Amino acid sequence: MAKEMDGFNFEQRHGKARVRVGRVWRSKDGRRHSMVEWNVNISLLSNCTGAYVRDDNSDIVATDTMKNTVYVKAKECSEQLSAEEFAILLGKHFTSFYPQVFTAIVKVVEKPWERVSVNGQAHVHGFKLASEKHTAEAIVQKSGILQLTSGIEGLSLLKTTKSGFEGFIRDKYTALPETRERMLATEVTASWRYSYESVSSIPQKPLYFNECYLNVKKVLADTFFGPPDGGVYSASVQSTLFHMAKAVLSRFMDISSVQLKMPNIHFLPVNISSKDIGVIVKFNDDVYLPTDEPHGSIEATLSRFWSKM
Ligand SMILES: O=c1[nH]c(=O)c2[nH]c(=O)[nH]c2[nH]1
Repeated sequence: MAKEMDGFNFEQRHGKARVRVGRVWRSKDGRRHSMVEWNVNISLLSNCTGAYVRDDNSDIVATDTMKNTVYVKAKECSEQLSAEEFAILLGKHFTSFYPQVFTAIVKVVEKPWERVSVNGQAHVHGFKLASEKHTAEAIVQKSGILQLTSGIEGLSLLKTTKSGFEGFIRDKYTALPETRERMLATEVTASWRYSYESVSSIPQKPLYFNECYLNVKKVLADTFFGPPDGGVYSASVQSTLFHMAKAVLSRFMDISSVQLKMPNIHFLPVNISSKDIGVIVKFNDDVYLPTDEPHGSIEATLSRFWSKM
């Protein structure tokens, strides 16, 4: 909230960034363990302008206290919970415990530790790191109003065919040939807003948001690839992105909008020829030069009409 100060507009917030916490839960007999590793970012909107303009820190929640709160709350959670639930729990704490705090923005990034299988059997306490991360952000108001967003960071997807790009603008600077046969590779960053509008209206089913996360990830990947036996043709990254976003909104009625960022990560055709021998390597949709940069940058947000995102 902007405040008028000495004839200026003033906005401030403070918080603690990158608080890392690991939490292990043990079954009653102690044998089966579950675990999470979270990176928590807290930002509080509060009435503490005195600290900025009058050297008065009496309304400041110390960022060190915020950090400690993450560990205390993690300890107090006796059952495994989702990143979303932990973000909401922290947001509720900061907005209800401190009269000065009117909004808490809590972001949690979960490292993808997955239970390992040994000889086809789920291990009781062994985990390995996968690649894409689960993100959650809760914006909690003192009144209990909630904005809840979840996401995926770093979901790398690639298909070796059924992708093309034709019919785009051609001008004197255009060198790219049209094609109906190319590699399509991307690293999806997704975020989706849930329609729950208050902390009291979120589903109470244990680990509900973890289930949603896995389901959304599956719908995104399945739509990108198409059926296993033949895939689906992609006319552009833009078209595939739109189909992926639409599939999410059609399947999950408690999601009101979805944002997808899908860089077009290029695999360049390799052709080599020499003056003496002539053609050494002729590209036949087989040998590529993988690249990181530059990459196409394609992003869009799809929302229901009544969405508040
Ligand atoms: O799917 C694509 N979308 C683009 O906008 C674009 N631009 C480009 O050079 N190649 C591609 N591919």
